[in-house]
Amino acid sequence: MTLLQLDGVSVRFGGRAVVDRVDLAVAAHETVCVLGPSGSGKSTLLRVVAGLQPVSAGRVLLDGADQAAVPVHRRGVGLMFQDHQLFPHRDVGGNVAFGLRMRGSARTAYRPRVAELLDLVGLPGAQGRAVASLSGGEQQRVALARALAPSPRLLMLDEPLGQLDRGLRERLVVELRELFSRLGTTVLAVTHDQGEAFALADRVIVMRDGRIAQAGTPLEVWQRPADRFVARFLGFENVVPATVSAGAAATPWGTVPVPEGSSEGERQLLVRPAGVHLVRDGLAAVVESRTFRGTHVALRLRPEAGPALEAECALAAAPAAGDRVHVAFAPAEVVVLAAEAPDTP
Ligand SMILES: Nc1ncnc2c1ncn2[C@@H]1O[C@H](COP(=O)(O)OP(=O)(O)OP(=O)(O)O)[C@@H](O)[C@H]1O
Repeated sequence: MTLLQLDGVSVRFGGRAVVDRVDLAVAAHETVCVLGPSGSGKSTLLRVVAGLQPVSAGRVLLDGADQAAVPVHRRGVGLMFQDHQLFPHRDVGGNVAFGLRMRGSARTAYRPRVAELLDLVGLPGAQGRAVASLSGGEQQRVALARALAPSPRLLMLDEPLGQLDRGLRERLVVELRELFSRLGTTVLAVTHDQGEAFALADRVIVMRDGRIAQAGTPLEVWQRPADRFVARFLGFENVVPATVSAGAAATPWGTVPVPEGSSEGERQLLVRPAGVHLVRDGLAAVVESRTFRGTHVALRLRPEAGPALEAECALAAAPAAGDRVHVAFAPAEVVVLAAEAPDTP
């Protein structure tokens, strides 16, 4: 069942479409992450759904009902932003209870609910603690408990873990995913961090200049980026123009084998770093740099033809910076992308 539906939603500021004819459906119990570079319109999209930003065109429906005339506090959506979210003069319990008080619950009724929410986010018994005494991660949990307190039908998160260090973010994202699936919460989150989006989401929406560049499961988007923009945004560097025919692509690096059934013609080609193999005989290259990545070594190679190449190799087999190597391409790690759009940078 569709909980949230956007039909042709546009937001214009001074004639510029910051959100441009976006269609999106979020099913009940689904977690959707909107991903995109700074300025692509992610936060504006959330504000539209919350009712904080009027649309220039299009409709927002929740449970099938048009929200045009529904004010923010009647939409039944919870919002959690990355900063300035807790009231410093209230204790933890007071912060969590805020959402319930706003809904008009009686004081006696919300005490057990606050305790339950703090248990849920892993801070049992923290009601009386001062906000200032909490670590960044604990504050984030309290903010989450507060957003969940009124049992919103849709929970919206804007860069929920943006301020936290990487290790903590990685742990919290796993906890959030477990929590949302346990509670059956429907979530619309925005982030510019693909790792976070991929770890959290059932479905990822990649935005570019106010439009949806690609929508799909994390695996689909990762395995088959729609175009050069999405591939580059996901951090893939090895993308070149190519002419594809008969199972191979003519590229600036020479001939690259492509997977069976790939579309033919003028295309863009992505070679994942794992598909650049060091071999005895092949395209000659010099190792510009090597970076230890824990499970493997990432190499940056300067080939004798074509742009720089990123490669991955096992620790034991890794060449040193300055070494001369030869590479070949593995078709399983090659993706034929759509042709370049005329306005692609
Ligand atoms: N009230 C406003 N008036 C004019 N321009 C605005 C307004 N709000 C947002 N914008 C512009 O709209 C564009 C999209 O902003 P938005 O905050 O939605 O992007 P974002 O993808 O969330 O970016 P970030 O990741 O940096 O938060 C930006 O260029 C921003 O400057």
